Amino acid sequence: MAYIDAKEIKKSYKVGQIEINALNGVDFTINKGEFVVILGPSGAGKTTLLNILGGMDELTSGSIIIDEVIINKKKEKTLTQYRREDVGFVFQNYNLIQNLTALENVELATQISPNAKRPKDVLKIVGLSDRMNNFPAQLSGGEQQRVAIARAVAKNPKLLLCDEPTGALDTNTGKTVLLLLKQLAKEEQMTVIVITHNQVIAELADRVIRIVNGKVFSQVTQEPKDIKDIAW
Ligand SMILES: Nc1ncnc2c1ncn2[C@@H]1O[C@H](COP(=O)(O)OP(=O)(O)OP(=O)(O)O)[C@@H](O)[C@H]1O
Repeated sequence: MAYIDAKEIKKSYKVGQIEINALNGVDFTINKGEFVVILGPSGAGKTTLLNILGGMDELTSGSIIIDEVIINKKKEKTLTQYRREDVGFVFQNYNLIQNLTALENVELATQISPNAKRPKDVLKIVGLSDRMNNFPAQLSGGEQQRVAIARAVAKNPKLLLCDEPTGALDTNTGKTVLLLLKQLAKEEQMTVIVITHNQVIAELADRVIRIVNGKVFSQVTQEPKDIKDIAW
C-alpha cells in the first residue's frame, strides 16, 4: 500500500461570484522514504496541494490517505496534532525567528512535539554544530535554510514538505540544501516532498509529479541523477 494516496482531490476557492478551481481532480501515490518533486508552473496549484498535505487547508472533494489515515476526514483536534507531530515544513524564506539563536529556533519547534529529536543532534546532522549560538542575521542564506531544515526535522516528522526550498539560494548553496534533503529521505526514511517550478531539481527525485492547471499532467518514478551532474 502506498504511503500517500491522493484520489480525485479537488479544491476550489470562491472569490466573490467567481469559483477558482485550484485543484481539479488530482491523483497520485507516494511511497515511504521517497524524495518527491512536485513540479509545475506558477498558478498550477502546487502550494494549494502542499497546504492540503500539511493539514492546513481542507479539500472540496476527494480523499488523501497518509500512513493509512484519511487526513481529510480528521477532526480539528487531530488535525492540529497531525500538523504538530507528523509534518515538518520548510519554506523559501526560512522563516526563522530573528532574535533567537539557531539552537533556540530549533528548540522552540521541539517543545510542542512529543517525539522530538535532540536539537543539538539535528544541528549536527545539518552541519551547523559550530554555528548553533549564532543569530539568523549572522548566518548565510544556505546556513539559515539548514537551520530551518533542522527545525523541521527535529520534530521527527513522517513527512517533510518543502516549498521552493532553494528559491532564494544560488545554485551551489541550493545543491547543498537539496543533498541534505535527499540524505534525510534516505537515512531517516522520511518522505520528502519538494515543490518547485525548477525542472532541473526534478532530475534528483525518485518520483516527479507534474501539475498543470490543477491536474496531474504526468507522474513518473525514475533513477535520480547525481547532484554533481545537475546545474541551473
Ligand atoms: N486562498 C485563495 N483564494 C483564492 N484563490 C486562491 C487561493 N489560493 C490559491 N488560489 C488560486 O488557486 C490557483 C493555484 O494557486 P497556487 O498558489 O496553489 O499555485 P502555485 O502552483 O503554488 O503557484 P506559484 O508557483 O506561483 O506559487 C491560482 O489561480 C491561485 O490564484
